Amino acid sequence: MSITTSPVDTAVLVLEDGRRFTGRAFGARGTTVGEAVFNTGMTGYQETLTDPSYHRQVVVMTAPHVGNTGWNDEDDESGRIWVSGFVVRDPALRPSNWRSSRSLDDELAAQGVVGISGIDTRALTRHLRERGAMRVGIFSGPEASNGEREQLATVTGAPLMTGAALAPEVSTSEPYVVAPVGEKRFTVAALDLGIKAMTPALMAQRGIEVHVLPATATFEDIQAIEPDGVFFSNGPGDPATAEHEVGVLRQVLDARIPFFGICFGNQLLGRALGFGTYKLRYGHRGINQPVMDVTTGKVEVTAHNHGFAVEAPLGEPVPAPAGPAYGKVRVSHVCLNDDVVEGLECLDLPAFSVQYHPEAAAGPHDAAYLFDRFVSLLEGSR
Ligand SMILES: NC(=O)CC[C@H](N)C(=O)O
Repeated sequence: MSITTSPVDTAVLVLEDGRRFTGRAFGARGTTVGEAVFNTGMTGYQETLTDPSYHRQVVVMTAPHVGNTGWNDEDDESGRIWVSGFVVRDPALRPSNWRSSRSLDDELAAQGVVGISGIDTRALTRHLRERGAMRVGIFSGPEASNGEREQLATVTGAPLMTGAALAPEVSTSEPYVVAPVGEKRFTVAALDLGIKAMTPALMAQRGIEVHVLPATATFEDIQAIEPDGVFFSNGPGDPATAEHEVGVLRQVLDARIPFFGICFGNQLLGRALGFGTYKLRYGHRGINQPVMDVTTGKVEVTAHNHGFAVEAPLGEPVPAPAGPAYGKVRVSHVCLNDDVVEGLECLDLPAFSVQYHPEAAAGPHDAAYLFDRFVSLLEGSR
């Protein structure tokens, strides 16, 4: 990505199928490429932008007004913005919020993130919904006037999300510990595949000392912590590539250590149990997705950010395809929009996971009970 400070204000968005949108430069000027995905959240753009699971994705916001509450020093989910580009219709001209310390536009520019504003995000979203997620480029500054053929070649030269192993690119390089709030009750080893700050924070609130480990950690590294439980986080990329992590998770399951996984962590539990994963046509991204908890029959409104999903049968529990050592498994949560698998529960092992985000900081918080379910699992295995 090259950045300049040219005053030229036109920007163009080019999809890999050749469709083009012309708008205004937003954030940094230059060229960026990624996978075009849309997010239907009306709030929470700061948490979205700093969620490492969006690494290599250009996020299109369907809500027309973005940036109204500016940027603050408290809501980041990680140390930086991860999206490779940001697409909005009508950015706030002047942010207004008591916690805001700068504008979204300024923060994108400061972090070198190329965006585009002033385009018909509804038309773009409908296009992505019909044709599926695809590669996209944003060109602004002097590069906005590069030849159309050259721009399209830049987009089609970008790597695909299918087959991308991205967790090691976003993971912490060194382990660190998040201290429990109040009395320590449990120790958990959390594999950072792109972890969001809110996840260890919610565990710490429940008396858990969270040892966050790099994605490259081995089962021996986990054992060295003598954890009461193991957690695998959310993260970017294609779960089909995560051989190392799936191998480690099988060792965790074989040792019958309680396990909880979120999003990428759910896909890896699926794989460890022998199920496949597949790419959704355009994914689920937003904070208003209805999910049914099959165990209780309750419907919760939840935050999602996933482009892949686990391929497992809904309904009655089935033997884990990975073999009898893993016992029976059932799909514990289902998305009511499209019947996509949103959670897995092992009936013979202390392990469960969800495809969505009980830690969602921008809300909703309907699914926060899942952290208590993890605590019950930790208590039960004592
Ligand atoms: N938020 C996540 O963990 C996303 C998982 C995976 N990268 C997907 O897109 O499905």
